[in-house]
Amino acid sequence: MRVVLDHEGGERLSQSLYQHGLPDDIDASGAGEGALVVVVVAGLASVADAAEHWLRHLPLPDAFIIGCTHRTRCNCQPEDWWPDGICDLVTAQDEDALLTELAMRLTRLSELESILDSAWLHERAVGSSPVWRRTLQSVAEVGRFSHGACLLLGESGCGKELLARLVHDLDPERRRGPFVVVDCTTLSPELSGSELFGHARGAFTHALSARDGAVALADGGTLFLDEIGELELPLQARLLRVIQEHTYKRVGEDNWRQSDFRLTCATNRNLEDDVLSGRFRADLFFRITQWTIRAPSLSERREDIPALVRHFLGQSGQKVPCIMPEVMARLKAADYPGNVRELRNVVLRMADRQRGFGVLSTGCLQGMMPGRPVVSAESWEQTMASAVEGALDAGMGLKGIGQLAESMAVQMAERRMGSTARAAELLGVTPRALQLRRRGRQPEAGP
Ligand SMILES: Nc1ncnc2c1ncn2[C@@H]1O[C@H](COP(=O)(O)OP(=O)(O)OP(=O)(O)O)[C@@H](O)[C@H]1O
Repeated sequence: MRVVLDHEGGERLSQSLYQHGLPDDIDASGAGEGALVVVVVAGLASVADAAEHWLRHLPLPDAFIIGCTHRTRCNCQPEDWWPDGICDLVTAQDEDALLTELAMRLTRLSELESILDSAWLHERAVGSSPVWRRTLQSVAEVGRFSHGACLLLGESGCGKELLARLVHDLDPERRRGPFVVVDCTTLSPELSGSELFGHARGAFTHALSARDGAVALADGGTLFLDEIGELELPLQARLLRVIQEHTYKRVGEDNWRQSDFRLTCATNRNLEDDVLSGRFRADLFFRITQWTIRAPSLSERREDIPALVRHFLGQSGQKVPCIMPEVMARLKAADYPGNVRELRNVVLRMADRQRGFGVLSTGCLQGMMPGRPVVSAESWEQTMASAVEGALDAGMGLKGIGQLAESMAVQMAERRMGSTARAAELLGVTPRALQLRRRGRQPEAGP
């Protein structure tokens, strides 16, 4: 990390930061490598000038911290032109408190950077595209520095469970504890209480002995509720208490038990919409979303495909073969509705087909490419033309055809992007317009 201290007495400031807790291995002389962190400490009105100097006229740093004491606070309000990246404003009553907090923030930034650059992380969560790096940064922040519940959003197969596991492994207090996965789609309405909370002996016909449920098993570790959006309403109500109080009762027992777990959930549904439609409890939604992280789909990070392909070839149990550029180009251009999981399956199938070969050649591609074919504008126009012909044959009018096409576009965009806001962006409308369309109403005319 390269730390630049913008202050009249830069040398003196760096000495003071070390005295206020900055670890010796963080170089505050401006000479380090990696992410650029600019710390501006200025007095009175010059804070705004110094910030403007850095943010308007020089390449944007990765992190920008403005430090000021009580006396200067009024001069450094964040303004519209501040960058979206990490941009901290540290205000303190006096010099001592200011230096302590600055040292703390720099320590945290340095810790985050070393997590993001670690081989440990890169071997598990392959990819270095900006969007994937931003996702990993959020995961590192949540895992290392927070204990709150985290909801992971994203399409199927894009790595939500992998990220949940990272949150667990990065948590210094939980990582040695269990990581208990509950797939909410498989919870049967009759047995789900027992699967989650356990049961007492004799609680029901086949309960020959007492048994712990997932909540008890996660004690000291993480409870990961996968596909939480599929949970039935009665079970959502039962989860509320255990999430809030960390107490629960086994089925067939009357005493309260305790379990100390970290909660992480995942879904590919749009839970905000489900709350609006009454399918998902609002109080549960707010309890599981202290943090929300969206895992990008593979189509948003195609530049990571070559590294993922090599990673999966490495998992195929053979020496990683050379890959013909044509093969890699086809893999990069293809569409993967099943995201990284689908890419993994394709690569492992191709590796099987040419097992033992030193080069993965185009011969391995036949019949292997996934999902929807990549179509040219001409051919999708033809496909649409024949669909419209069919609709006309079926007696549909212009309005019906338009509505059907629109609702299909909305559904597909939401499935692909994982949230209404991002789907709206893809379709070039506002999120509100999209919500109104989904409810079958036209958006009001606006400016
Ligand atoms: N960045 C990545 N690096 C290496 N492997 C990955 C990466 N992302 C996903 N995978 C692999 O892809 C597969 C699918 O990932 P995962 O199960 O985490 O997806 P998911 O979003 O939880 O899927 P679902 O919504 O269907 O539960 C797993 O085998 C996982 O290890």
